[in-house]
Amino acid sequence: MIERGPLNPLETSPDAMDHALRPRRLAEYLGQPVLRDNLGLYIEAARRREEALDHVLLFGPPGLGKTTLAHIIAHEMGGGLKVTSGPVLDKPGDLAAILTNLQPHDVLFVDEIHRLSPVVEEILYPALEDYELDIMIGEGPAARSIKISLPPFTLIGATTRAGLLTSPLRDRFGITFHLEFYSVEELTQIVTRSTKILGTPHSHEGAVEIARRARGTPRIANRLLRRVRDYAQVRAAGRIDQSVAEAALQLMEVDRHGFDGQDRKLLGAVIERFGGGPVGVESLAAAIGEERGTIEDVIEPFLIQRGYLLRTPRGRCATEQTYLALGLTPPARSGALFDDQP
Ligand SMILES: Nc1ncnc2c1ncn2[C@@H]1O[C@H](COP(=O)(O)OP(=O)(O)OP(=O)(O)O)[C@@H](O)[C@H]1O
Ligand SMILES: [Mg+2]
Repeated sequence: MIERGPLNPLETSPDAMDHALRPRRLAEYLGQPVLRDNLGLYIEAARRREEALDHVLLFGPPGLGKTTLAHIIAHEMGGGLKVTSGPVLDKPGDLAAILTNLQPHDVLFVDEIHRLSPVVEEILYPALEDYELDIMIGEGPAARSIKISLPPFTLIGATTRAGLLTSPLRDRFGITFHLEFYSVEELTQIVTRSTKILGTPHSHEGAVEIARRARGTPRIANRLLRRVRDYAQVRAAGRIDQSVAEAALQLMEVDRHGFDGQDRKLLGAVIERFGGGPVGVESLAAAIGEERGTIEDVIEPFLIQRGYLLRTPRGRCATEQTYLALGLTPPARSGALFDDQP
């Protein structure tokens, strides 16, 4: 079960504020410089040729801006956006209905595209390659296949890990981007942009404090900002400066490293129950009562990227940093523990 905490990037509150904070143009999309440069170029080229943008595959952990990018692409290409997801599209007829209703240059966004059923995926192949739909009408000896041509459209698929996709599907995307965790500087820009939209006075240091604890994730940064804003309004003079941000975040139990309850639980288990590792992901999942997928997709990518967890062929290991971050003394370096460290 996924814990509902302030840092959980899976928790989406579809309120008006989320909507207000979501960038609409590529120029407002902060961070991801390589992605932005390339995507800007591809969009410009497609626009000049008056073609639909090639199909785009986005992968990366939750809350890094995949859905936001789909909105931006549709907006920049001047097309409409249809949003659906892999698990929802379980019947071929559902997909056929969506595809035949698209207008030229529309964008179809399929979240969790790795969860499409094989029959639905089959229908998608010719649609992606030739803008054509092959469907069977009727049953038994009277059954016949008909071809329907589709308008030129762009499919945007989003998934947490590229490895989950079948290779025929992956091969049909002309553009693939891997979203990275954001740096503190980038998140500071995002927080600053959001405070302006919300009309909240703040100091630069206040924004940095929020950015530093946002687990490299814009969705978390915006969520923390809203809670810090509440705190500032009720317990301070309404302005977010560093001490207000610190006090508010402390109250929310978001620590200096941006760890939330799940992070602390996982790292604590690696150290206390498995002697610092290596421990297989299945054993770890059982120990902390979490699904393996949640560990792999939501919890550990950030910890691995920031060096708090190592993924080795023998399992997950704590690092010296992990001990220090949890206020523990790292074992002597001569032990086997740090053998796998690069
Ligand atoms: N590059 C960015 N610049 C500014 N704000 C951003 C950026 N990326 C994301 N955000 C903000 O973070 C929020 C979450 O982003 P989004 O919903 O696009 O994440 P996601 O990758 O689709 O997550 P999920 O995998 O959970 O669907 C958005 O509402 C937006 O306000
Ligand atoms: Mg999304």
